Amino acid sequence: MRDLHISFIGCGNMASAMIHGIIKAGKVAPDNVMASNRSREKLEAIHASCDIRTTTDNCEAAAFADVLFLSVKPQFYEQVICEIKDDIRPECLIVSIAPGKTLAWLSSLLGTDKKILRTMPNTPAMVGEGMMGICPNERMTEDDVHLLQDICKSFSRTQVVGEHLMDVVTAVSGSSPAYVFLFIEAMADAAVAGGMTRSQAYEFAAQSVLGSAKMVLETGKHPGELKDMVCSPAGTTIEAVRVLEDKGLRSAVFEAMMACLDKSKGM
Ligand SMILES: NC(=O)C1=CN([C@@H]2O[C@H](COP(=O)(O)OP(=O)(O)OC[C@H]3O[C@@H](n4cnc5c(N)ncnc54)[C@H](OP(=O)(O)O)[C@@H]3O)[C@@H](O)[C@H]2O)C=CC1
Ligand SMILES: O=C(O)[C@@H]1CCC=N1
Repeated sequence: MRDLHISFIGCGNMASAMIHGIIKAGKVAPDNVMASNRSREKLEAIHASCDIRTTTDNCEAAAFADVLFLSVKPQFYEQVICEIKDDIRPECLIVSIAPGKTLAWLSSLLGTDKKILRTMPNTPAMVGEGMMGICPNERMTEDDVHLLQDICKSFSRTQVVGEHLMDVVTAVSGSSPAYVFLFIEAMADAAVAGGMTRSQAYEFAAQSVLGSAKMVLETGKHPGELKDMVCSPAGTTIEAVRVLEDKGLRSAVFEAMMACLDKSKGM
């Protein structure tokens, strides 16, 4: 267990997923974690589940932190940074989780002397299966990056990427759980149409997505090869694949991700 103070400014979906992971993994004691939030309700919930410190004073959370996660929506970043910047400790590792906020933009507000990590997590962090792209500024040392990776390992895989790829990370992992949930929901709707109950349909659809994702990660085989292994000659699967190709599934995913990437760049 590390003797390190970790703060979160904004205690919504992403912060609460990360806090649960950190506490569950025993990375630091609950007393070493502080969350601040505009309203009290979410603070009461996180205090009840994780027993961490809470406050509605963002400056108190900033002053407490060796590692500071900025976990408000992007449109509140500037206001929050201006509010807390004089309370941030000089050696604090500041973690941005917002799309589109570049290291140059962050350090122009926080100060060029500050250690800043631009990241993009995703909500599967809630079940310890997140994927996170991370990009340190030049003030962060290798040890700082390893420390952050060790903390984030409690809820996510991490990979250091060049900043030019951070908007791609938003499209391929930050936002992509939403596309996958749509896909699962659509499969479940069809399964219900075929006679399954809702709960049965979600279990069959979601476990199939989970298992398929694991096959990609663990076999190292090309997704096309894995797809071919399911398609028997003159069988059932190739009929479904034919319809998906005809309806433009690949192109829809491609176009959706390019729209997501463009939006992230513009933020
Ligand atoms: N959700 C996702 O899938 C992902 C989100 N992100 C990024 O993570 C960040 C947080 O997103 P998410 O957790 O989904 O958003 P939420 O809306 O769930 O959480 C944001 C929290 O910030 C609080 N807040 C707003 N303004 C202030 C303020 N001035 N001071 C203190 N707290 C404030 C809100 O309080 P209140 O309760 O009063 O509304 C809310 O609880 C965003 O930048 C988002 O882009 C990144 C990757 C994935
Ligand atoms: O939709 C959004 O803007 C955020 C960033 C990635 C996921 N959710």
